[in-house]
Amino acid sequence: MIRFGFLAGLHALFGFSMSLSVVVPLSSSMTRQKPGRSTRSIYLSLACLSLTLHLLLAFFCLSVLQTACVLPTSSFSSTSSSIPRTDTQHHLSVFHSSSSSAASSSPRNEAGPHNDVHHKVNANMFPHKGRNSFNEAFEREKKLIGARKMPQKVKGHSKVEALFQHPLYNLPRPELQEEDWLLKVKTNKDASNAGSEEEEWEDGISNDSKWQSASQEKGYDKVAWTSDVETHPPWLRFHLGITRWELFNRKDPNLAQLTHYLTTQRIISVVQKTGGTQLKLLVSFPNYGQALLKPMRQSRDAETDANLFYFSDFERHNAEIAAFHLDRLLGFNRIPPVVGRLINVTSDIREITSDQRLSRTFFTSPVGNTCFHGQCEYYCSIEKPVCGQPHVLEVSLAAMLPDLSLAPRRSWRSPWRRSYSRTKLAQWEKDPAYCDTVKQMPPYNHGTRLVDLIDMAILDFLMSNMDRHHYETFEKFGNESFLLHLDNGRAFGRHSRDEPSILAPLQQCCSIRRSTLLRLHLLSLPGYALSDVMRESLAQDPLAGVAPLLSEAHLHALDRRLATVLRVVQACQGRHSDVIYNDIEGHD
Ligand SMILES: Nc1ncnc2c1ncn2[C@@H]1O[C@H](COP(=O)(O)OP(=O)(O)OP(=O)(O)O)[C@@H](O)[C@H]1O
Ligand SMILES: [Mn+2]
Repeated sequence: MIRFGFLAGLHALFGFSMSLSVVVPLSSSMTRQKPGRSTRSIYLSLACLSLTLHLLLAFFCLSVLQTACVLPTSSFSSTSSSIPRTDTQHHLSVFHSSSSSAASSSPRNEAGPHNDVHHKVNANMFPHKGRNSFNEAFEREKKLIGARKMPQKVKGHSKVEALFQHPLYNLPRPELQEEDWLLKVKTNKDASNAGSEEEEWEDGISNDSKWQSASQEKGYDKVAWTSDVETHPPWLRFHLGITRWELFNRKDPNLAQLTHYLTTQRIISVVQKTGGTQLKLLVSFPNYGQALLKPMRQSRDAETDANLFYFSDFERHNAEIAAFHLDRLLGFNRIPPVVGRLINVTSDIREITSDQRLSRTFFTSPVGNTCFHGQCEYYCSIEKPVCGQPHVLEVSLAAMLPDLSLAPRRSWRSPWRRSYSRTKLAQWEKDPAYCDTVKQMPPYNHGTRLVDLIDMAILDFLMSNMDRHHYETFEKFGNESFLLHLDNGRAFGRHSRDEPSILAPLQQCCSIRRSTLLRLHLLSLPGYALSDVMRESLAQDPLAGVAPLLSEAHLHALDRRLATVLRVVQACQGRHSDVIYNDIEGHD
């Protein structure tokens, strides 16, 4: 009996249905063996047996059910690293509310409210772990946003993608003629001529060891480029893609390669860049690419001191980065690509620079950080050092434009240039009819130059850049070309204040490109909100993993300023009939 019950109990352990199938044949065979008087006692024992079995079954079921409840919890707590991860997903679904539907399809998000309580509690217990894994997940999310092959749902919710798919960002351009490209790749014939000249030149000098190139010793790659674009490094493809109308084609896959290149290439040489007033460095990469480096000099969120004049404010590395993104989102493509990067001031600058003016200024600060200040007009002194932590420094790297010897540029003084004096006012500040004078002057009396300047003023107003004293154009294209929006380091200094005087060209001339106005209208709609597309676009920068490139206050200021621009245009339209410069005639 005990043995039977024990066996049945064992069977019960293997499952309810199995135990039943065993019990039934056993009980029937017993009935056949002991008929007559003993039947009652057999029935009684069978009833006891059945009761025991049911008790065993009930015990088993209870233990199974309890295990089912306990197991997930125990596995949850045994892998504590998974706790903050769930928290991360929670953060992400808030941050990227648009991607929540995609995220919820992942099994991790299927943990119900019970787990929700768990991860909230545990996230507070592991704040650092949670933050790290938030960054990891944020990185993953960034890749999703940046990658071409995005899951359909995420793709569908990307406001930047939606913006760039809009017809206003895909307007047909006049077909490019040969003279509309800034640079020309030599034809095979040119190349072979030049090649034989080079060979002769090299033959002539190869016997003299003093003429050996030093560049390879310094880490430059041996050049093996041909006229085939495939062999060109990203910086060269960028140069070869510059046209009369824009610095780059937004859809060119080389853009992503160029930013990756700027972020990852080894720095093999650094010198101080001359020109301008503040410290900036010219860095070189192994395959002859170069970038303009601006270091982080103050915390990203530090607002410009209200007592500083626009011309004595620090330059900001994040302003250079954000300006590139803003210009691209406005559909201009007039700023060379800029990326953020973390460098090592010791190994990437101090140990490799051959520039004495720079290397002489290195020192170790009292707290052990490696610092330098370089030599320039503003903020190049020991009182205002650039410091690593202890070696790591955030910088912006702008792709360099083609060398001036290949593509000379013309610098134009802005008619709305500020006086750069503490006491004097500029002419445009005193004369309300100033634009009438400008409109008479070449090159503003012809073509698109005036509306191009107004585009630039709108960009500057949005990012509060008061430092646009000059602008440049490529000499090759004469007056029919876009304006380069270089030097944006003094933008994004203040979010709490707008500077209406930056809009003076628009306010005084009451003229605007139709394509620009329509894009501004688009960016004022919730589905494409300027702050949202900027936030999303800036999240693709490598430094976004350290901290957002622009604070929410700056992003909010963009929307506020955009509304101001639209109000100014509206006011103009109330007074004038010729406000819109229709540059998209025939594309309606
Ligand atoms: N990406 C670039 N490629 C090539 N040249 C550049 C690039 N960016 C800027 N420059 C050149 O370097 C010069 C100095 O750069 P920038 O204007 O940024 O310096 P700055 O110190 O801020 O100048 P400023 O004090 O006049 O405002 C510019 O006038 C421009 O001609
Ligand atoms: Mn500047």
